Amino acid sequence: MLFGQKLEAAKTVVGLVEKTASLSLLINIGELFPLMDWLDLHGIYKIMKKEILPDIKKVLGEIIEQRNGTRKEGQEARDILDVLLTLKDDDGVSEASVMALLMDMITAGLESSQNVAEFSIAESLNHPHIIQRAQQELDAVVGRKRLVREEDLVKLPYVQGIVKETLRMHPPGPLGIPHANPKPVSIAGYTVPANCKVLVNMWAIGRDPACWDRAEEFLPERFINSDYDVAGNHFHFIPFSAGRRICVGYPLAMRSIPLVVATLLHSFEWKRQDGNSLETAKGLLSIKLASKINLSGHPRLDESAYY
Ligand code: HEM
Repeated sequence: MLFGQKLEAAKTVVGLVEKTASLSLLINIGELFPLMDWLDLHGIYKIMKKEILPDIKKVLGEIIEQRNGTRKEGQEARDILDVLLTLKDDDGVSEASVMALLMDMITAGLESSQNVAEFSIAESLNHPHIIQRAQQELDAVVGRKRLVREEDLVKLPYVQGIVKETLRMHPPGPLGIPHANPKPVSIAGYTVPANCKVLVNMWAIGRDPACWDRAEEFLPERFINSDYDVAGNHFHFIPFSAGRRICVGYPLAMRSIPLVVATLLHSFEWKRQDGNSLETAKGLLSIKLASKINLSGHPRLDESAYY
């Protein structure tokens, strides 16, 4: 479900996001030689403007229209789309701004969060003792008579550790977003001239043995009682970047992803249906599992908990 839409609309949006992401992977001569940018030699801007943007506007327009049809005056907001539409009605926020915000959330937040949840489950399946420890924690805190709730998350440090360890080893945006330095800077004896395009390799920092003990091992417990947060205060651990351009969605991601992972580990006993290695990753600008995971889930809670 995406903003209450059925699978088809969600699939269309995801397809458009994937198309946009694949365009951003193309080598663009205009980025290397800005004087030639306007020539759009690879036709990237043309595809964005003529093909992708109109489709995105159409799908988001339909989503907004459909929601407008079901919203009742004075009704409490059910999700962020309701909140945005209320701002549009009451505070004069334009429809273009609502669309832009939805688009930001979808392009920046959907695939990244999905990839981290998938890697968290894959790493847990590769290490059965991790599943066992997570389920012990979940049974102690939540029990087997109900599903996990958002307010349980503060009492689930080990599950939170699984997600943070995933972000350390598999940051979904391994190189972040390019930044530019307006002035020359000197870092570790190297001079970076003004106006360079600077990329921070978060993936390499996350696996650097100078920063982490047993850097190549997946150890969720390293984050229990540790000072490491994801707010950009520790430069060894910056999956959401740091400083004034830090990911605006990180508070949402750090609630939604642990909730998904906790729910999956708590609700089902998982069995792998194929021999695929679950650790391999592919991608450059965004990292994802190299192949889909084929699993079967067997309920482990009281039957009433699922309804
Ligand atoms: C695991 C999930 C996520 C990760 C690892 C992640 C990571 C990042 C990173 C590394 C940046 C670049 C920051 C920079 O320029 O230095 C970024 C930017 C951004 N993210 Fe996220 N993100 C995630 C989820 C989300 C979600 C759920 C949303 C929205 C609901 C979101 C919205 C944004 C936006 C709008 C920006 C651009 C911010 C700006 O340029 O000021 N992200 N994210």
